[in-house]
Amino acid sequence: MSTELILDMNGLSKRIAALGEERVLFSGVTARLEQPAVIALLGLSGQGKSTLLRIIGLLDAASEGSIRYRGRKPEEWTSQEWRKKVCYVAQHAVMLPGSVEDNLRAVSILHKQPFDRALASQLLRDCGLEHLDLGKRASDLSGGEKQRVALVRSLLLRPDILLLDEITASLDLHSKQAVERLLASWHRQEAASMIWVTHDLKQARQNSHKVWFMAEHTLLENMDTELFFQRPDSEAARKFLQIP
Ligand SMILES: Nc1ncnc2c1ncn2[C@@H]1O[C@H](COP(=O)(O)OP(=O)(O)OP(=O)(O)O)[C@@H](O)[C@H]1O
Repeated sequence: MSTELILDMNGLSKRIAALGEERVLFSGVTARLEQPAVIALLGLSGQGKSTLLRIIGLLDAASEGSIRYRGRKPEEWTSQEWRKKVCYVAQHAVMLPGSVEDNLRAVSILHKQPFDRALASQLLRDCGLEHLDLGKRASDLSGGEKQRVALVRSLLLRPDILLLDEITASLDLHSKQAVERLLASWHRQEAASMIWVTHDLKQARQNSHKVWFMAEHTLLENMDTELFFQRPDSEAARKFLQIP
């Protein structure tokens, strides 16, 4: 399969203020994303995985370093264009006022593209929300329903890169598997790439081609998924995977 470089990160760092002092959350994060690929972004809590995703999605700013999507820096895009193509899906989905359908339509309105109702219904069915009434108030949905509606809302944009931040964290097993199947077929059909933060190692192993592992305040490992799970390079990764 031919691949194409779509995202290029060079020397990204993030400094944060903690207890009145500045500290480095991570630095020297350099990696490239070839399309189409699914990356599992792994690491212990607090390593900055969500922050890195948010930087890639232009929802947070790096302290240093550069990032390019299709060879162009953020300044060479409007942020709306970038966010349409490189789309962040949060763990705690934010619903807009109004119905489920209003929420799904919102992206079409924002990006001035027709609303594909048939696709929206299909995607909702595929992620286990076949029972959901599109007229239901979005604020009345459960956490897991909101997560999936937010995912569908992002898929309707047909982004090149999906930044998935623990999006199955509040789902039961059945719904989680439905979402995994949906994303696998979406990846195949749309050639969409994904950077997927998860604490579910089985999910990461089954659904990704590569692992980016964050530890020691940087992107410590970047390798094929099976190799990472069998023979990671670093002591930190062996400890993380509980490999003796
Ligand atoms: N702008 C900021 N200012 C202050 N602290 C921040 C900022 N951004 C992130 N942090 C802190 O940095 C740490 C890492 O956050 P982040 O959510 O990115 O880590 P994570 O690896 O995704 O963790 P988890 O796996 O628990 O979700 C957290 O303690 C968070 O509060």
